[in-house]
Amino acid sequence: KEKIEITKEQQALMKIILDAYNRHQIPQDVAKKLLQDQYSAEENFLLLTEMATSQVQVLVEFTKNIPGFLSLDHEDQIALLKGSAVEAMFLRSAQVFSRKMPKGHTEVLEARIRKSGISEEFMTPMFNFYKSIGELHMVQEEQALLTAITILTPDRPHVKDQHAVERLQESMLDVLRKLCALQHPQEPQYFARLLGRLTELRTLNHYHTEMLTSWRMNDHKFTPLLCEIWDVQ
Ligand SMILES: O=C(NC1CCCCC1)[C@H](C1CCCCC1)n1c(-c2ccc(CO)cc2)nc2ccccc21
Repeated sequence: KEKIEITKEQQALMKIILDAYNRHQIPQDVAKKLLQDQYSAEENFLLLTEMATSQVQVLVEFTKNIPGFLSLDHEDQIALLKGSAVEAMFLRSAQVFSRKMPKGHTEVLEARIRKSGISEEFMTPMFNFYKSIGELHMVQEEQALLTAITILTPDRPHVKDQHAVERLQESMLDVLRKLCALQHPQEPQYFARLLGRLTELRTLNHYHTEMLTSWRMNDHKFTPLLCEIWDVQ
């Protein structure tokens, strides 16, 4: 049984990523709002654009704390943020959805999301993803590292120096692999399952623009930041 050991610098890296991840939480709690009241499709759409706008700002702050990120080519930094913003939003949404809640609250939250204005055809892939994330029972460190790994995906559109991004992502993957082995010793395939979620996340990327434009309302308004990041309007 080979001894898995997280080195001192890997521990420092994990602490930086976790602190950044916790420091940059979403200000209001969208789940609490959704559990409180039933909103119209228009109000839900507005809530989504507000939450997503603040999440992008939070994502930028988190990303700036990823060691090495600010040393990347500046245009590549933008390409990585733009390329991962939707996936980071769904990853965060999944974490919000699968958070431990009082009995019956998750069912109410799911019902509210199902009636929020999103077209029916996207419900299955979206909730399948949320539930598969929930089944992993990730610890905070794993969630933070998985978000950093998603951002540091070398093959995003317009990334010039893919090797520089690969090197950063690899060091995150190595820490996550060791962490999974230590946190889930009975589940040797746990790390592979985690990475499998990133593949599922990419499929949600393709649905996203259509989910927005098919939201049951006319005249979908977006913030300037979302127009930049989401390729809409
Ligand atoms: O606000 C939200 N998500 C935010 C985003 C930023 C990071 C925190 C979560 C929205 C809700 C907005 C209001 C109508 C109900 C969905 N949401 C979605 C979601 C996100 C995007 C789309 C289309 O692209 C469809 C659904 N999944 C959720 C799972 C749990 C709790 C909220 C969730």
